[in-house]
Amino acid sequence: MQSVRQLTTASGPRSESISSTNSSQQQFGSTRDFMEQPLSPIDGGYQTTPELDNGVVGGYGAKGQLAPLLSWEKVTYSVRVKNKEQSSMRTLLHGVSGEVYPGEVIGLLGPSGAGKTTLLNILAGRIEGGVLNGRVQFRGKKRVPGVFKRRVAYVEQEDVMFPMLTVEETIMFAAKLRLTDKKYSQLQKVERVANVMQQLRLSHIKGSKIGDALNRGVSGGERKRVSIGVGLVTDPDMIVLDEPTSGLDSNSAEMVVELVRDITRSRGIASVMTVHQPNANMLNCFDRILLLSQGHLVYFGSANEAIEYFEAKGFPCPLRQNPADFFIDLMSLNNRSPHDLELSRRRIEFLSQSFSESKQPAAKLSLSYGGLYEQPFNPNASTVANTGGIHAAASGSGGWGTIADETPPQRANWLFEVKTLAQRDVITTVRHFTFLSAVGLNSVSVLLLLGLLFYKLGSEIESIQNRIGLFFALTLNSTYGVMSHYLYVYYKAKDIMLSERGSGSYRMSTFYIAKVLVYLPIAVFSSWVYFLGIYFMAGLQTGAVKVFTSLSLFTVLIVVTLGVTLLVGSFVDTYDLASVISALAITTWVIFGGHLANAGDLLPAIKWMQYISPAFYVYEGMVRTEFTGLSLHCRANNGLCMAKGDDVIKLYKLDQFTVGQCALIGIGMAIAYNLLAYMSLRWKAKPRYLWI
Ligand SMILES: Nc1ncnc2c1ncn2[C@@H]1O[C@H](COP(=O)(O)OP(=O)(O)OP(=O)(O)O)[C@@H](O)[C@H]1O
Repeated sequence: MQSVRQLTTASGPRSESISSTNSSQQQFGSTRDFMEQPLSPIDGGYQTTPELDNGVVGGYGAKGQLAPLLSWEKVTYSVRVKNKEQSSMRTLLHGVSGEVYPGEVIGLLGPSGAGKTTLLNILAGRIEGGVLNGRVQFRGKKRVPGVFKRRVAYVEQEDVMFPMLTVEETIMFAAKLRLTDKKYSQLQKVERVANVMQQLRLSHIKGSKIGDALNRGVSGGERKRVSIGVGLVTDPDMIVLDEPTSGLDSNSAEMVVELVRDITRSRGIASVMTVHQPNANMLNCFDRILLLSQGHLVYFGSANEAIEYFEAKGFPCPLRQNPADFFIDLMSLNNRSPHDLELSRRRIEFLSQSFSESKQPAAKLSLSYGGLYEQPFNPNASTVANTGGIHAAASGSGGWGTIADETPPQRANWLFEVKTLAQRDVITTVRHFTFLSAVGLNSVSVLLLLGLLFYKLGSEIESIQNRIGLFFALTLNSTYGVMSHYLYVYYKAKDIMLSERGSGSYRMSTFYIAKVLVYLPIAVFSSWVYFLGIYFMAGLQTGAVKVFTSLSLFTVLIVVTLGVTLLVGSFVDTYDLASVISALAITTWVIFGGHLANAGDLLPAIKWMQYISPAFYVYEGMVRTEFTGLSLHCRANNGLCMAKGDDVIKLYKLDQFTVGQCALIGIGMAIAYNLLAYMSLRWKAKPRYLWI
């Protein structure tokens, strides 16, 4: 039996055996000394405890016995790849096994393309497509997706957050959305957020905005810590991080890894992270490393043992080389020449073969975490127990392995979710200066442009053309305006929603309703500003009923357009494609809207297009409202004379539906498009993760 403590001690049986080996091992000894810094102030907690049985995976029997939080056995993952003519299956992971214990930090290391992210995603329950085989168990049982995804915090490589929210607001909204009101009072949530910020050393910048490329915000390292805070605030059992150090300078990168290690230990949770090229200090933060090469497991155990292990296989770590670089070099294919490539291929094959044949260090891990950690994070132990928290399980029975309640954690109340999401949308929208100024500028410029162009139309015969032109311009402008403004902000919000949905933060229905509740008033009020302004500047019929009817029809058009915008935004994956499709949709509406071609003269084969164009109904309704009862002055020598507005309606064949029918059909379309948008959002954004 060999304990970790013994391995990291300069003296003792292992050291003696090392000192008695050859000179290259002496060099290795120097490198090892470099790595033998204490793991943490609480490192002394490691004890030489009875070794767990090799068959420990999934074993929760004995009191006080350490059991893995998550274990994975013979995980194999393949995807279909298409070459020029044929498609074939490519195996990205070849029977990888391992486990992670509470309080443990595991680093997934390997060269680029080794399969680290693939394995991480499988462990986090975030892998889509392909064929997945093997077994993954959470606390000794098959994972229940609804439970598991809320017990695991996944920190993506890209930090997807609202740039306009502050650090505190970002973590607070995560707490509000993911901690139910039934179990956590507002005060508890506030305390929890403060606690997380303190642990992640964010308290001093809690009022700073997250920021993005255009708006200066917190630094890269701080942003990463906020992402971790968003995950931690729900008190997960495990935190999974994909390249948390990428793009950070070495100080910030070290700080992130060290904080994850400290939090992992102080909370007794488990952490698994991929790190591209950790330096020696970061390597020291990992209790164990899992080395992958070409999808094969090459090593899984402590970093110190890895150096000895590879040396025993004939690959000593050169003096003063960063061990992590050495491991990655060992596992990389060397493409310099066909000969080198073949050699490196054979080396990797040999290493993976020998590891699978050896008694894997992973299987003889013998850590005891009893009394190792500081107090559990949540002072309310029973609360944690209810959420399946491992802390309470530990404090309750004296053993980490107690299986907690596996019922899915309760969701927040539906209305509370809508309110919270709408609140967040209001804050982000109000602070989105570019968006608001674009909306405002559009209203003012359309008002001035159309108001002056169609100023005081009068009742001469020429005013017919001007009135028709005005309604056309209004329809065109409002639809383009709504589409262009809201499509972009919707995509930005959707990106964040997709990331938050992976951890089951909130319902899709509440996300959609909140969006409509915030976008619609802005779209409607900003359109009313120019519609009413132009209406009176142009001198259209001023009776209260006329104004109200026209305004209502125009509002219906805004609602339909927003519905179509959200439909395109929900259905189409990329913004670029969506903007092309939405422009096409508006062009089609306009062409068949009854302005350009006489509504009655269309070919029967394409006339149906008119009936699916919301612009047609709104336009017909507005024209009918304006021209009904309108008296026009005919000049003496004018050949064409229509003294009554009703004749104009007939001439343009805009008498197919009554105003009421136009309004009702428009409302029906608004409801239909919004329902379709919601349904396609559900369908497209539904996670299709593979579970084993
Ligand atoms: N869905 C997929 N279809 C085809 N190939 C894939 C797919 N996903 C991953 N791969 C390939 O599988 C290999 C492993 O990818 P993965 O992203 O897991 O590697 P990695 O070790 O995380 O690399 P890096 O450090 O560069 O991010 C790569 O060669 C990648 O191109």
